[in-house]
Amino acid sequence: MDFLAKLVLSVLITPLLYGLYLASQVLWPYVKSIPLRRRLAHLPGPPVTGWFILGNVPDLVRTPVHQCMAQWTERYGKIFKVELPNTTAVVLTDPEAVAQVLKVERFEKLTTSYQNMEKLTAEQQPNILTEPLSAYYKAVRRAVTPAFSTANLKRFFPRLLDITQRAMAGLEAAGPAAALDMDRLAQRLTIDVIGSFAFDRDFGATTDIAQPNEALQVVGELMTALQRMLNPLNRWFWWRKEARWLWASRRRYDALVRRALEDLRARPPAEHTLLHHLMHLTDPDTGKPLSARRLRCETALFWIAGFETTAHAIGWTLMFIAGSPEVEARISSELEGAGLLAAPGRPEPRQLSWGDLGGLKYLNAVIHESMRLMPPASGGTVRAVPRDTELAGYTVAKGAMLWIPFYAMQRSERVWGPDAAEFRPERWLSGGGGGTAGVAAGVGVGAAEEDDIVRAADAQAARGFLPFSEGPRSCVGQSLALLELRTALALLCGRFRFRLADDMGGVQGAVSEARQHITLKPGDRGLLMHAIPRMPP
Ligand code: HEM
Repeated sequence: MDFLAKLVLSVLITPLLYGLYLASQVLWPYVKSIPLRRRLAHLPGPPVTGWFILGNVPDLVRTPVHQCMAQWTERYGKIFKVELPNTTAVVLTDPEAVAQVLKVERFEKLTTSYQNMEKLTAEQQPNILTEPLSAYYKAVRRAVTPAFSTANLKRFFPRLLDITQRAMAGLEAAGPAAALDMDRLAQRLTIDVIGSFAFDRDFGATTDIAQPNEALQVVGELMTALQRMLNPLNRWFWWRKEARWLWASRRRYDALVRRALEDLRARPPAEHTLLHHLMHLTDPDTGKPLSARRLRCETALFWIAGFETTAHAIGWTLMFIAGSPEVEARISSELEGAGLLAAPGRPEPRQLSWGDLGGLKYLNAVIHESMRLMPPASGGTVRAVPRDTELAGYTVAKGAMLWIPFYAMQRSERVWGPDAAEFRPERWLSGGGGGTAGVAAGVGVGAAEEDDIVRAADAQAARGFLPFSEGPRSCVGQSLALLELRTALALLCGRFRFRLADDMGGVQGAVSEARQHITLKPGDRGLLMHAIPRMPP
C-alpha cells in the first residue's frame, strides 16, 4: 500500500477508533455498575424518564442542581438514590446519619469525584482537598493548621482591616447611584486576603475596584473552567472552542501560581504566612521538603479553596441584609451600641477591634442564617461506602457513592421545621424559637476563638448545619473565612446602607438566579446593589 493510501485509511480509521473509545468510556462504566445498581434498587428515588444510560441527569440539567436536590430531599426523604451514567449515587441528608459518616466512621472521600479538580489545578496530583487520608495528607494538614490558629489570625487582623478599608474607599468613590456587583467586590477582597495571608504579597485587587486585576481574572476563569470540565464534551472533544478555552485558562492559572512561587523563592514569605508553613514541610514520602511540583499543587488548591467560597458567603449575606430593612436596623443598632456605626453629626466611629467580633451576636446570627440558606459549598461532599452500612434505616451497599448535599440538608423542612425557607436570624439566638437555642452558644463567640468555633460547629452539626463540613476532612480554612466574613460585614454595615438594585427582583429574584457552579454563585450579573454611605462626604 502506498503512502497516500495509508494516509487516507488512517484518516478514516482514526475517528472510528476514537468513536469506539468514547462509546466504551460511556458503556463500560454503566455495565460495570449494574450489580451495584441492583443492590441499591430498594432505595426510594426519582424515576428515570429519559434514556436509561443518562439516568436522572436530564432532571439535574433542567433544574439547577442545588434546587433539584432540595426538591427531591423533600419528596423522597432523608435517604434516596439518584441514577447517574456511571453509578447510582446515594443521597443522604439525615443529620444523625451524616454525622455517623463524616465524624464517627469517617468514610473516605470518593477520590474519582475530584478528578477534574486535580486535572485543572494539580497536574494530576492529589492535594490536601483530594488526597485520601494518607501520611502525605496528614502531614500537609498538620503543617498548615497553625496558620489558621487564633494567634496567627490575630496577627493577620490589622492587615485584614487595611484590605477591607481599601475596598470600602472604592465603594465610597463609586457613589450611591452606581449599582455595583457586591459579590465581585467581595471576590476582590478575598483575592487580596489570600495574597496577604498565604503569600505575604499585595495582589492589588482592592486598590482600584474599577480596574481589571490579573489575579482576580485568572483565578475566576479557573473556577469557570472547573465548571465547564463537568461537561464530558469538553473532556472528549478537545478541539472544541470551549475545551480549548478551558485548557488555556488552566495554563494561565499555572503560570500565575509558578510566578507567585518563584517570587517567594527570591524573597521568602514571613513566618506567619501559609506558604511559609508549606515551604517548611517535610514530605513523609521523600523525607525532603515538598517538591516544586507538590508545592505548586497545594498552592493552586488553597488559592481556589479560599476565593469564591468566602466571597459568595459575604455577597449572599449582604444580599439578605439589603433585602430586609428590619435585619439592617437590628445590625445598625448593634453596631451603634458598640460605637461602630457611622452617622451624620457624630464623631468618627472607633476602629473595629478583634475583641468586638465576638460581641456582635446578631450580626453573627445573620451570617449563620445566610450560610444556612446559601451555603457556598452547596454541593457538599462525596464519600465512598467502605462496607455494607446501615444508614437512615436502609442498608447501603459497599462501593456506593454517598452524596451529602449541604444546600438540600440545610433547607430541609424535616430538619429545620416549616419555616426552613425563611431567612430568620433569630433562630440562632437564645429564645429565638425553632429549637435551635442550643446552637446559640456558639454563635456569639469571638471571631476565631478556636475552641469555641469547634464547639459551635459540633452543636450545629447535630442540627444539620454543615457549611464547612465536619469531621477530619472539614474545612481547614474556616476560622479565616469566618474572620473575613465578620470583619468585612461589620465594617461595611457600619459605613454603608445597602439596597438591592431595582431590577434584581429583590432577594427572591437574586436567589432564583443562583447556580451551583462548583460553589453556589449568583447569576451572570452578580449581586447588584447600591452602597449608600451613612455619613455623606
Ligand atoms: C465561607 C468560606 C468557605 C466555605 C463555605 C468552605 C467550605 C469547605 C468545605 C465544605 C470543605 C469540605 C470539602 C469536601 O468535603 O470535599 C472545605 C475543605 C477545605 N477548605 Fe474550605 N471553605 C471556605 C473557605 C476556605 C478558606 C478561606 C480556605 C483557605 C484559605 C479553605 C481551604 C480549604 C481546604 C484546604 C480544604 C480541604 C481540607 C481537607 O480535606 O483536609 N476554605 N471547605
